[in-house]
Amino acid sequence: MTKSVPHLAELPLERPPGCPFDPPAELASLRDEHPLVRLTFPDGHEGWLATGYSIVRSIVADPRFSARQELIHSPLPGPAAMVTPPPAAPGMFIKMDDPEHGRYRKLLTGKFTVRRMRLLTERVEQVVTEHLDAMERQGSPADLVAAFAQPIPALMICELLGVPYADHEFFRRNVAPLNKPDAPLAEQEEAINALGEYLYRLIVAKRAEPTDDILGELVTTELTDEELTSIAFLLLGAGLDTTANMLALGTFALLRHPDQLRALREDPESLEGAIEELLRYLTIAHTGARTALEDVEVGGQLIKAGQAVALSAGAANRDPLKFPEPDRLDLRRNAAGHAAFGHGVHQCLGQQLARVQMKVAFAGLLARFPSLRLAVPADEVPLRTDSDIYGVYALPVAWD
Ligand code: HEM
Repeated sequence: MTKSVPHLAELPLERPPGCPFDPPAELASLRDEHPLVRLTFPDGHEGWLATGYSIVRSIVADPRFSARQELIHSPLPGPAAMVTPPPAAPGMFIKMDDPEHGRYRKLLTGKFTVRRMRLLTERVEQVVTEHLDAMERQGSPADLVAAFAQPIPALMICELLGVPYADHEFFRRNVAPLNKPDAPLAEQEEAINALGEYLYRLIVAKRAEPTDDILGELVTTELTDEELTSIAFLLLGAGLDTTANMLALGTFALLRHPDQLRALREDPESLEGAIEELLRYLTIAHTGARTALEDVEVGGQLIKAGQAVALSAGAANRDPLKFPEPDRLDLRRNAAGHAAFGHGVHQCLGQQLARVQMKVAFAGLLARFPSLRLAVPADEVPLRTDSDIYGVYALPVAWD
């Protein structure tokens, strides 16, 4: 039954030169021949790497695989594998299995529904307009990350949760090392402690005086201060860096595909579908992991109890068995079913929030600056190759 498959000594992370939007070429060639291969993890653990769309999806949908923090071996190099949740907190529900995970998720699902997020549209429009106004006032050229992509999702998640936006520099500084697998462990721990303490104090204050926001609503539930600190930590961390990178990397991709951009400008109604295709094509949360709780046969291979599987969502979203001509950005294709928000019980809780923000932000940006272009050669755009959320650190843009 188990046929012999390649064994990688490390996870390929290097993207093809000159193709900042493509996953590492080695992943693509592996996927087409061997969608599940052996992989030695940076901590020496002998596990697996899944790159095929249907295998990645089946593993994350299978309760015989665990997302539990203490079982996970990180496929990414550096200390990120060892990062623990805030002190005294019970851990984050993204790293828990059901039924424990489901208990937290149930308390939050109603706060992130399509309906609730659509109600936010007007406020997102206001925030986007203010940032476009400021960008225009400051004049061309500008860094789209600092002026637009980064602050808009930060402001929105702060308002939703009820976290003072005035402190956003503090969050940004402390969330940054947590997404960088290579950041020194001491720096990561310091950031976790600082954020944990800050959020714990905020929760205690909200309990004394409840506010009209998500954390303010949650203090009235059965959740303890420690549980709420963990939830706030996860939501803030997930809300700050993800949509921001989709906005910046998405704009970069559009500017590098002028025909696609032109067609999108001519048909603004196609924006919703275009965003799904950008999510698929760019897959900024590129690699996750799960651990087998028992022996499981997958794709003709036996994954043994205790073995971890690295999951390349980036490779899965370029699987030709699911998406014809997968390496082509085609804003008109039906990209539904992509794995950019994950799949199964941990599928992204914030996806509707992210979609509303992307829709309003891309629409506003394209309408405001019809002549938007890169202000530097494409190969000078600094890429987030050292982060587990891919994107760009800056995007210098110009307009007339
Ligand atoms: C374009 C932007 C985003 C992308 C690409 C993204 C991607 C993902 C992915 C791939 C997962 C699944 C992780 C796994 O299975 O291990 C996930 C989970 C999650 N995301 Fe997002 N995300 C985005 C925006 C957001 C935002 C704005 C929030 C803010 C609320 C958020 C909150 C969460 C939470 C709480 C989970 C854990 C869900 C659970 O474990 O049940 N995400 N996200």
